[in-house]
Amino acid sequence: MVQQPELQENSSIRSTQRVLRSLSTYRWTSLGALVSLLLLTLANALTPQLFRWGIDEGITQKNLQIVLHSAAWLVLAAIARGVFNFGQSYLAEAASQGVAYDLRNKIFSKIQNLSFSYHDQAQTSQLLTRVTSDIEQIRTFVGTSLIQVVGSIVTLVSISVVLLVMNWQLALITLTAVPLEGWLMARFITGNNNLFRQVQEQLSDLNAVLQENLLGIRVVKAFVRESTERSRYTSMNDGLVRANMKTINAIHNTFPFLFLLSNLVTLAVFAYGGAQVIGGRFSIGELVAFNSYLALILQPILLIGFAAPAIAQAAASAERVYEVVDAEVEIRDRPGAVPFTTCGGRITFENVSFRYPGATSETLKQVSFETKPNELIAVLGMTGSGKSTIMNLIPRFYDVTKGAVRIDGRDVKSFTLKSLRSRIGIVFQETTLFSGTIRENIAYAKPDATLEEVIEVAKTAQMHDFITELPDGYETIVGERGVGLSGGQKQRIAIARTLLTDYSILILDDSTSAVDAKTAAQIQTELDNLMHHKACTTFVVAQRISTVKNADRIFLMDKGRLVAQGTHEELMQNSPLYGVILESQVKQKEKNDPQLA
Ligand SMILES: Nc1ncnc2c1ncn2[C@@H]1O[C@H](COP(=O)(O)OP(=O)(O)OP(=O)(O)O)[C@@H](O)[C@H]1O
Repeated sequence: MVQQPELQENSSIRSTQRVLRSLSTYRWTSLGALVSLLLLTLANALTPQLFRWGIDEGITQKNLQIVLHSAAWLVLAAIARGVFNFGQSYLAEAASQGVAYDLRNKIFSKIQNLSFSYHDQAQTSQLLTRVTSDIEQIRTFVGTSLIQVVGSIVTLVSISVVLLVMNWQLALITLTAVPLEGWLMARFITGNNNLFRQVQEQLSDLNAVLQENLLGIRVVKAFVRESTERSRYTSMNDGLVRANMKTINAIHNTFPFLFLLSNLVTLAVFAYGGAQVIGGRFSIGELVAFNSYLALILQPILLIGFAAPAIAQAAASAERVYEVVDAEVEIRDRPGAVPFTTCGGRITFENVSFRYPGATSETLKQVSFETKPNELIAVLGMTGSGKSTIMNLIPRFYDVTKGAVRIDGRDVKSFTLKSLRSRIGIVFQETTLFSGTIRENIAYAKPDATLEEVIEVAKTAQMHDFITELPDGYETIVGERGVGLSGGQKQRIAIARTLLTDYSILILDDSTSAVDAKTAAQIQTELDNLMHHKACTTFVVAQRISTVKNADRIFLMDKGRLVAQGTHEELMQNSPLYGVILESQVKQKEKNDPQLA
């Protein structure tokens, strides 16, 4: 949704204020940076006065002792400036690192808590940019730009006072440049605010293309789309360069005027001040000191100018980061939620209808059923008929739109999410493994599992023999997303991983689709034994009728409705749709293996 510019600006300001408030966690470090900054300004302000003293009382009066004294004090002032400068930047950096660290942890833990529906709609690359480059922008703002702006304001005020005390006429000449410079800078900032936001968005879009490409690189190669992908990336890259060039142009349209103004002021001070020195109303030492102050007083406006784009970018970044931090977690514990401890095996769907967030039609329509203890339920149906969606509602990956899902009579919404999900073992349709060893992947949900426990579940998943034949056995490293393993091997590791959990309800969502029929049948036999003494209810979503024949009951789904249920034999007699599916699968089998016919 596109925000109104004023609303966007307000929200950027509010987000920046939140960043500033988050500094309170590092109040002592921030205070240390501020004190160092004030001491640095003081040392800066004293230095020209030491020059004045050395010139007027030393050089002009030919007093070597004062020259040497002033030189010694100048050395001390230089050391002090070095120390306070270091202190100020070190402490500001430390505070900024702290703020970035907290934000990174906050956004990461929020991403862990956000519901499936959020992740369905959010682009992974957008989230990645927020965690990396947006937080880095905020860190630069806190560590550099903020201290630059505060330092500039302190310097501007204190040096103005010193100049007015030294020579009010020259001071007025100098200070007329300050509002002019301020106006130029303000025009620059307000005129280019959107531009800085654009740069950040372009970078995000570029990352999105890169991320998508990395995930789908095999498909790109298989379809020989490298050059199309290259042009897509190049055109986004061009967009980023164009946006960046626009900011550089904006800088070049403003900054030469600022430098010209500074030079004009220096010339005016030289001319008018020189005349005053000749007239005996101003000493040479004072003119030199005044000239040194000019650099100090004109610099802050430039520094604010340089900090401004970074501040505008950081404001846009802060807004984007807080957007995720504040995102609503749709599925969470209800007040008074109780832990899910024992399972009697009665899972009830009561007139359940479900529509995916943002979808126009219902995926499930009035689905009702109840399981009995220790039942093995197979869910069958055409692709897209809503089988996985039914499974997603039991662990509350999504909440029903209408009706209720109950376990032993209690609405699943009345259980704490953590307890509910940790007692439901689920093997997803799509297998995701993590980079690490096979053992670590199997023990993902139970890292302290013994090797014997890992071997036991690997045997059930018909994976043990394969693993032991690998040179490193269970310690074999699998790449990102399980690279190095076949689809069926990955699925079997995923089954083993789930079997190691403390499940009461087991859901296998088409989890043997990539495994050959013989091995799938072996897994099924092993699971049948296991299910009856560990799981209170088991759901097996499957495409092949051969895998579901032994189920206690088969649920047949069609276009979001539960159209029939019963045993294999019952469905063969009563359900025309079941007959059609069975017939098509038998025909397929005969085609593939004519000898079986
Ligand atoms: N996250 C989602 N957001 C929006 N719509 C979705 C989402 N997931 C699934 N759908 C839609 O819901 C319908 C049912 O999907 P579901 O995955 O439950 O079907 P399925 O029976 O398990 O299919 P398959 O056998 O192909 O896995 C489909 O039309 C699908 O497009």
